[in-house]
Amino acid sequence: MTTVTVDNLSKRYGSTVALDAVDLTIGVGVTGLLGPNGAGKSTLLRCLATALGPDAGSIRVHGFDPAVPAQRTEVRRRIGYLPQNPGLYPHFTAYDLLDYVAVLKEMTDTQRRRAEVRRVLDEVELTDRAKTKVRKLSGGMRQRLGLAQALLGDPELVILDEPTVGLDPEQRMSFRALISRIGERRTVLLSTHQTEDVGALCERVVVMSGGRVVFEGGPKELAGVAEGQVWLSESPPVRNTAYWRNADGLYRTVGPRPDGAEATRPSIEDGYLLLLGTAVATGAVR
Ligand SMILES: Nc1ncnc2c1ncn2[C@@H]1O[C@H](COP(=O)(O)OP(=O)(O)OP(=O)(O)O)[C@@H](O)[C@H]1O
Repeated sequence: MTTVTVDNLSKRYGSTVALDAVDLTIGVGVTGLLGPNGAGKSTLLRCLATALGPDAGSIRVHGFDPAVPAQRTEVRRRIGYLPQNPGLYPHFTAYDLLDYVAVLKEMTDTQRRRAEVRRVLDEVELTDRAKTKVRKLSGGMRQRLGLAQALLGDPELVILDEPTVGLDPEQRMSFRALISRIGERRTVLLSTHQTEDVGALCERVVVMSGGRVVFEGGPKELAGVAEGQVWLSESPPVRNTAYWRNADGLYRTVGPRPDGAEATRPSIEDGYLLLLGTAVATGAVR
């Protein structure tokens, strides 16, 4: 089922084109948004979260149009948003912070609000930290608290801007498990620089570059972009400029076949890097 439809969306900051006629449809499950710095990911997520108005084009969330003031509230009720730097108040306890956000989200019935705060604390496994001040939480716990505030009100669309940044491998794994659970019945749109996150979590992936969508498909399809272009050889390739020695002592390279090299299975990262290189080389994006 389609949850979000983006049509011809454009946004400039002065002379910088951040979004250049973006078309996109997103449905239930976890969709990863990949792209280099400045690709326009955060701008797209901010527009979807109704925190920023586009210059042109349209957005529909469950059929509601955020450009229409009366429908914007309907959109906001259906959205949970974790921005890149959520700025959680350091002197609040985890519980008080969530209670405060719940008030901002118009949960006026005290009993129901308290129950909802307890529910999201439980969902992100922070119940035992309810009375801990934000400044005393670890980075991973803070990210989970950020996620908890996005889940208040059980939104159908959850927008997460680089949620795994700064997490150690263990924290990242537990965060992934959490996001995967959340995506079982909701639409989750997650921007990331980590191709591993996409491989581990996402049913669909969207790649942006220079304000445009340059790929939409499954993670396997993204890896497939590099099919027949990833090689292993026993000696350093002569023609290929970028290569590295892997754990087996073989030289891995992407691009033309080095002499004597054997083809190997491409990763999502190979596909992603080749796609970006091709998009820039062919002038499809800036
Ligand atoms: N408030 C702003 N004022 C001016 N320019 C901005 C503003 N926000 C973003 N930009 C510019 O718009 C372009 C897209 O930025 P955006 O933050 O959306 O990209 P991104 O893909 O999220 O990058 P990153 O991965 O670094 O967060 C960049 O060139 C950026 O410098």
